Amino acid sequence: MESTMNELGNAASVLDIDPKTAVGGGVEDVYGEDFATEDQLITPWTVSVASGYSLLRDPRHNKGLAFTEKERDAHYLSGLLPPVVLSQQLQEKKLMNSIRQYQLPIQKYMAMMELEERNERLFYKLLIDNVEELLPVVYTPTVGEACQKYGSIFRRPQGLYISLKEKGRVLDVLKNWPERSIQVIVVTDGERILGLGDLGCQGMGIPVGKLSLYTALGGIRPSACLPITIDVGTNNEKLLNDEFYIGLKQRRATGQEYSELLHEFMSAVKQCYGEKVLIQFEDFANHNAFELLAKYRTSHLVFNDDIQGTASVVLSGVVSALKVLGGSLADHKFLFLGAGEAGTGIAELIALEMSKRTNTPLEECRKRIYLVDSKGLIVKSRFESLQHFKQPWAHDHEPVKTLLEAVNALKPTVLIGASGMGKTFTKEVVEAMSSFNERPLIMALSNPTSQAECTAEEAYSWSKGKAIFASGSPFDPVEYEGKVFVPGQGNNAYIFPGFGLGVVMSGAIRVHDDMLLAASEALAEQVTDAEYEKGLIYPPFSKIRKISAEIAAKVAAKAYELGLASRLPRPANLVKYAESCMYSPVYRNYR
Ligand SMILES: NC(=O)C1=CN([C@@H]2O[C@H](COP(=O)(O)OP(=O)(O)OC[C@H]3O[C@@H](n4cnc5c(N)ncnc54)[C@H](OP(=O)(O)O)[C@@H]3O)[C@@H](O)[C@H]2O)C=CC1
Ligand SMILES: CC(=O)C(=O)O
Ligand SMILES: [Mg+2]
Repeated sequence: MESTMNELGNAASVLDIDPKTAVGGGVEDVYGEDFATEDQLITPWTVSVASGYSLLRDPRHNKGLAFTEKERDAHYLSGLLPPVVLSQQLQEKKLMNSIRQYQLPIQKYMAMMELEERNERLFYKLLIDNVEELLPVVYTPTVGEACQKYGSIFRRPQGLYISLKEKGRVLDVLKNWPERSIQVIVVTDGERILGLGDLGCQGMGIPVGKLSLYTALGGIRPSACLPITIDVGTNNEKLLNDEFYIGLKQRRATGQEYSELLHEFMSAVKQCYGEKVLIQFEDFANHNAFELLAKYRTSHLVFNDDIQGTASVVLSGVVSALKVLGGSLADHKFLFLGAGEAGTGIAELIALEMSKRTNTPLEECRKRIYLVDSKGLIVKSRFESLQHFKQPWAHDHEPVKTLLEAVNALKPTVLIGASGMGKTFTKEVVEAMSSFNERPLIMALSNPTSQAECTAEEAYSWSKGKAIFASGSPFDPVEYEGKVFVPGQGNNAYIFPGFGLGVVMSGAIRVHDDMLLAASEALAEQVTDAEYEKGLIYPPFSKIRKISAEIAAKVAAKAYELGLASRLPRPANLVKYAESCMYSPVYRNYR
């Protein structure tokens, strides 16, 4: 210390300043921060005094102008805020007014992120009360643009970055996160961000967005949510050449290097947070996604949202649509564009449900389902060259090159797009679907909006109002020949928040396919007759908290039935229990 003071003294005398009263304003430089040369180490002290300033800067507890007079007195806030006291409702109204004034969705996104950093409860109050308006802002499609620009949007840590540089000390990195009671982790490696491809480290926007939905839609406490991005490099040339890129500037690690980091991560999570933290894999490329799920599903509580969550939501939409289409699941023929995580995941769950309903072997049920990938229809003659997850779908059929030819050859009743490739459901494809179906079910699931296989407007006008349509990203209602058509949103956001709540509240130790079927059934049951009449196959997102409680209850019930639940005794009324577990963003009163 003495030598530091001497050095300081020397530095000060060189500058001809009294070290005791130095730095414009006469504040003593106790910690040597101002006089230290650039290469001297300093300690980042933060001084704690009896002032409410830090309370105002703490997003978890800050209430801004809603602090009451009594709270302002008790917590040293007097003078730090203007005199007015606003209710949370008025704060909400004011913020919604200001968010609505932004023209660009990305500006609204940034305003929401700033709010979350400033006042967490108000952020969630806005999101819950205005879910249909704000979901497209914090989630798809805007979150896609946010990821593309994440480098310049990054302000403060919203989650953990675990890069190859941390190999060997991942546990220490996890310990840097300020919360200990973690219940849900959403993790990505950024290689398949929506339908936008490899965005490397900038994929962080996805776990952040997904977890904000875990809280807003599923009621998981924000402090129990941990977004993580694993950075193993990127193969995106644009990012590699961008001087402002925030991630590792190297090509993606693969093979042993990749799996060792992932394994260290999976082990460290268990060590740090215990067995019962739900790890949701999100937006990994399919060559890793299937393998990771298969490897860890028997040892960890894992769930792949793109494979399993999507499957559950789409099966639910198809089952709902049967009310309009008629027939049973097994009476329909399914054609997919896209045979990756989403495509084959959905296909497998539909086949499983069909098999259970009809008591028919799974292999037989798979024969009602066809998939087209970038090389054409998946058929037997391609078997040897197919990735393992496509092989169960290699049916006896002559090779078919294009989607249109496949539609004409197979005459499916249901067409599902999960290709990540926009504009692939052409006018000819939709017209063909409508020529042999009274009511074709068309789902354009790819995100964000730019990657949707077709728009709602195209689906309704090209089918002359016959199509039942749902899309991954939202579309506005469409007026066609004097009738208003309301498109549904077939997005896993309906499922994962309630699913996660069910897993957490029952203390489930593993995810079982029957729990996905239970979630799917719970969602389908929430569509009312009035909604069916409007052509909807999903209930509106405005009811999502109630829907999530129903999903959670069914998922938990299944976990108890399968002997996978560890929270005992089982609550008698699981819906009520789910509701009682849900986080509410209403302000708390401070003593
Ligand atoms: N609505 C929702 O809730 C969800 C939507 N999605 C969306 O689905 C899309 C795909 O995701 P995912 O399955 O994980 O991605 P994958 O990369 O695993 O799969 C994409 C599939 O699409 C195929 N494909 C790509 N281009 C074409 C083309 N021009 N014609 C025919 N097939 C094509 C690929 O073929 P090949 O195998 O030959 O390369 C591959 O089989 C993304 O846009 C994603 O946003 C995903 C999850 C949930
Ligand atoms: C919705 C989603 O998970 C996706 O598009 O990847
Ligand atoms: Mg995803």
